Amino acid sequence: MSAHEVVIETRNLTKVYRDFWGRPKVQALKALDLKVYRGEIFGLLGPNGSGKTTTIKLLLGLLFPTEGESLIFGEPTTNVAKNERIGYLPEESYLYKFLNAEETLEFYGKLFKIAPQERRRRVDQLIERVGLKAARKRQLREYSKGMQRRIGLAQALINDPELILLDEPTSGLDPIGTAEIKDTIRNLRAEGKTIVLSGHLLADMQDICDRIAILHRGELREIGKVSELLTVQDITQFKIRNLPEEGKEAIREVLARFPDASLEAIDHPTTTLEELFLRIVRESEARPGLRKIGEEQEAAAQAARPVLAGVPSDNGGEAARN
Ligand SMILES: Nc1ncnc2c1ncn2[C@@H]1O[C@H](COP(=O)(O)OP(=O)(O)OP(=O)(O)O)[C@@H](O)[C@H]1O
Repeated sequence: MSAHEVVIETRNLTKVYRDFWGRPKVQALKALDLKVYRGEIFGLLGPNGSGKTTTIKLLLGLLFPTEGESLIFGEPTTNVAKNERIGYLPEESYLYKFLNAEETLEFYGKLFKIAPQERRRRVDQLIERVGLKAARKRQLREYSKGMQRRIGLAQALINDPELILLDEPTSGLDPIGTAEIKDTIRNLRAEGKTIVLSGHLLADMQDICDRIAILHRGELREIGKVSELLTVQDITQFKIRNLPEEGKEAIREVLARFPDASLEAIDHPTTTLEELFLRIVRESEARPGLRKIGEEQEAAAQAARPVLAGVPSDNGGEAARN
């Protein structure tokens, strides 16, 4: 198996949904040409209704194309035998509400004719992997949205697939659940699997995808490596620790020698809200109780105190610290 082995290929893939009388109603996908390679995480991005789910369903052979073709493992997608090597998490999982997690995975394991001993091993491993150990005996009707997403993912992995198609895998998940699912997806890539996922949460897609395709109204508008697509080529950024004021002045003097160069900003890097949120929640889980105020925040609170002096607070002046 070569790293550049093509796992998915679509050529001029087109889908027109028709109405009850067979008249064209919606052109959901227009002449899509793309290739997905073994071992990559490939993201299908686009606003609502841009054709992501339609593409995934065409790849699975659940829909027939109006024009063009798609191949998976070199076979036409209409050949259902290839589905044994594919895992699929639909946008909404239709699982049996009266089965618990264990029974659900057992059921799907039997559908794939996995031998009993191996089946039990996979069920245990997957329940652990998606973080449902404590809820393994609870019926799915009691599951929250996020838990349903997790069991859906476990079900998609029961046949140990080489290619995994995930339609909005993080929808309904909180930031912790999202981070866990993203880790699971990265681990699957490390095991050599190919993953195609759809979504419109840009920060999540940016985090995990190696390459993305952006669809809009059924048309491919952009495709490429995330790292390349997000690099702003005409901006050069320096990150310098402990630069004194004179240093900044010296940089400005050097820049003055290049009339075409304009200084856009001298500032401090930012983190994302997601990173901040995850760090705070994880720190709080590791050290339950009152969050210890950081030194800088303490200093900021001290500095703010004269301004707050005279403002009555209902806890004896502690308000500024919390
Ligand atoms: N069965 C259907 N019959 C008619 N039109 C459909 C059908 N399924 C999807 N469409 C239309 O095809 C277009 C693409 O839909 P699709 O579900 O592929 O988009 P999507 O990118 O997955 O959207 P979302 O982000 O909302 O899940 C939309 O205009 C949608 O209304």
